[in-house]
Amino acid sequence: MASSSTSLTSCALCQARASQLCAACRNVVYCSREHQKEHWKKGHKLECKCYEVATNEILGRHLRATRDIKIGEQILKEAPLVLGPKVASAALCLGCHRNLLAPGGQKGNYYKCSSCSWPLCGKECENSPHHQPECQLMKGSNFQSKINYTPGEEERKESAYCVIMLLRCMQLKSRDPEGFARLSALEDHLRERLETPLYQVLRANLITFIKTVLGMRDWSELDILRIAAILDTNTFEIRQPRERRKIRALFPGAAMISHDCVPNMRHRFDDELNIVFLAKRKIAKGEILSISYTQPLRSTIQRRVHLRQAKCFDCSCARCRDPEELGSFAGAQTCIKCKAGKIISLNPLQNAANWKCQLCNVKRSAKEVLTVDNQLQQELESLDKTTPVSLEDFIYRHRADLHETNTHILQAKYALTQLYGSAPGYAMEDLSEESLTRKVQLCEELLKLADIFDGGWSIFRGNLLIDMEEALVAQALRLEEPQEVEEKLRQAAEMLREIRNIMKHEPEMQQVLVERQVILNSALERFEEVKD
Ligand SMILES: C[S@@+](CC[C@H](N)C(=O)[O-])C[C@H]1O[C@@H](n2cnc3c(N)ncnc32)[C@H](O)[C@@H]1O
Repeated sequence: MASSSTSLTSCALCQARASQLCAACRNVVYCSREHQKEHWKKGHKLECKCYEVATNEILGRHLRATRDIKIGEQILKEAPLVLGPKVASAALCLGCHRNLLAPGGQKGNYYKCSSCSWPLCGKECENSPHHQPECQLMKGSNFQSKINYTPGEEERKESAYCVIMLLRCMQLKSRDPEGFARLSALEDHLRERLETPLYQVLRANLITFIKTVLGMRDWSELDILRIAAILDTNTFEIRQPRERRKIRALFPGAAMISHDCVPNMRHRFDDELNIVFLAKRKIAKGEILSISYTQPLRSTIQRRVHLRQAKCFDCSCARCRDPEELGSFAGAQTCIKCKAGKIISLNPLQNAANWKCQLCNVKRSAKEVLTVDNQLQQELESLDKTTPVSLEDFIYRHRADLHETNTHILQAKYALTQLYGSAPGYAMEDLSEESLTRKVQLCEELLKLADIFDGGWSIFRGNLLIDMEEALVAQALRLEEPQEVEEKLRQAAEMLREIRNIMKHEPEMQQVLVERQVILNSALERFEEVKD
C-alpha cells in the first residue's frame, strides 16, 4: 500500500494513470468509479481504514490514525459480536432487549417464553436469534426463569440476568468459532479480578449454575470466569432511552480503542445497534485514537479510582498527570486553614500522595481529601434533582469550601443547566429574569470547561450550546432595546449553526434542531417587524 496520497498516480486496479483518491483511507487512487467499485469487492473493503492497531507498553493494543482525520469524520463502524443484559438489569426482553412495561390487569405478569419462562415482550421475540440458543439450552436442562412482575418495582435490578451475556459468549464457541476466537483474544485482567468480592460471588453462584444446572461441564471454572472478565473489560453500554434499552455489547474491533481523559473521538449507536465513532476534533496522522471510559466532570482522583476498579489500569494521560487538571482545578478543594488557596495533589499519579495548599502550604493526607470527596459526592447524589432548589442550595452551602470549578460544583451546575427551562415550574417561558440569566451564565461557564475536558464536537458541548441557544432566544424575546435583541439573536443563530454540525450524526436530535430553527426564525421575523 502506498504511504502518501500525494505520490499516488496509478490506479490500484489497472495501474493506469489515475487521480481519483479513495476518500475513506486516502491510500489508493483510481482511474474510474468502476475500478474503484471492483477494487473494493476484490478486498479493498478489508483494508480501507484510517487507523491501524498498534501496541505500546502503557496502553497495550490501541488504535492509531494512519492519516490526518477531519473533525466530524466517521472513523469506525462495527456491528456487535454479542449483546445482552447488563450484569444486573431491570426486567427486559431477551429478544429485542427493550425494558418491559408493566403488564395489564391487576395480577398480570410479563409475557414469559413458552419454553424457558424468561420474560419477553411477546411471542414474536421467542424466535429471536439472540434468544433461541440460550432458550434451547435452558429448556434442555429443564430450567425455568423465576423473574416475575412485581407492581411498583419495574426498575428493580434482577441479578439473574448476569448469566445471559456470559452464555451467549460461551455458545459462540460452537456457533461462530471465528467470532469466539476474536472474543478470546481480548484483554481480561482476570488475575486482578479474581481477587475482588464480585468475582468471589461469581465463583460461588454462577459457576455452579452453568456447570451443574445447565450441564456445561466441559468448561473449566477459569475459562468461564475469563469470559466474564473479558466482558467487564471490553463491553460498551448501550443507552437508548427512547427505545427503552439499557444493555451492553461487545465489539471486538472497537474494544481496541484506548482511554484518554481528554479523548479525540465520541461514539454513538445506530438503529441496528452498530457502534459508530466520530472525530471530535482534527486528528493528526500518528495520533492515538481515544474515547473516555469515565465521566469528564469527575476529578482526577475520582476518575482514576473508577478506572482502576472497573478497567484495572491507572490512567496517566496529560490531564491525570497535571495537578491543576489543565487549569480547571476540578479535584482541588479550598484550603480550610487559609480559606483562599486551593489544595492540590503533590503527585496525582499516586493516589496515596499528600495534598498541599498552593497558598499557605498546609498539607492534607490523600485519605482526608478522599473522605471529604466521597462525602460530597454522596451528598450531591442524594439531592432532589427534579427542581433547581436543592442544587442551588448545595452550591451556596459549599461556597466557602468548594471553588467555582470543583468537580462537585461542576456536576451540580451541569444538572442546573438542564433543569432551568424544563423542570416543573421552571419552563422557559415561566423563568424569572434572574433564573434565565443564571442559566446563560452556567452554560457559559461550563462551555469553557468543555473546551478543556471534552471540546470540539462533543455531545457535552452540543447539549450546552442547545441550552444556551434556547436561553438566548428567550432573553431576546424579553428585551426592548433593538441592538441588544439583535445581538442575542445573532449569537443564537451562530450557535445553532455550530449545533447543527455537532449533532448532524445524531438522528434523535434532528427534530429538536428543526424546532429550534422555527423558534429562532419567528423571533427574527418579530424583531424585523418591530424594527421597521
Ligand atoms: C477495552 S481494552 C483496550 C484494548 C487493550 N489495550 C488490549 O490490548 O486488548 C481496555 C484495556 O486497555 C488498557 N488501557 C486502555 N486505555 C488505557 C490507558 N489510558 N492507560 C493504560 N491502560 C489502558 C487497560 O488494560 C484496559 O483495561
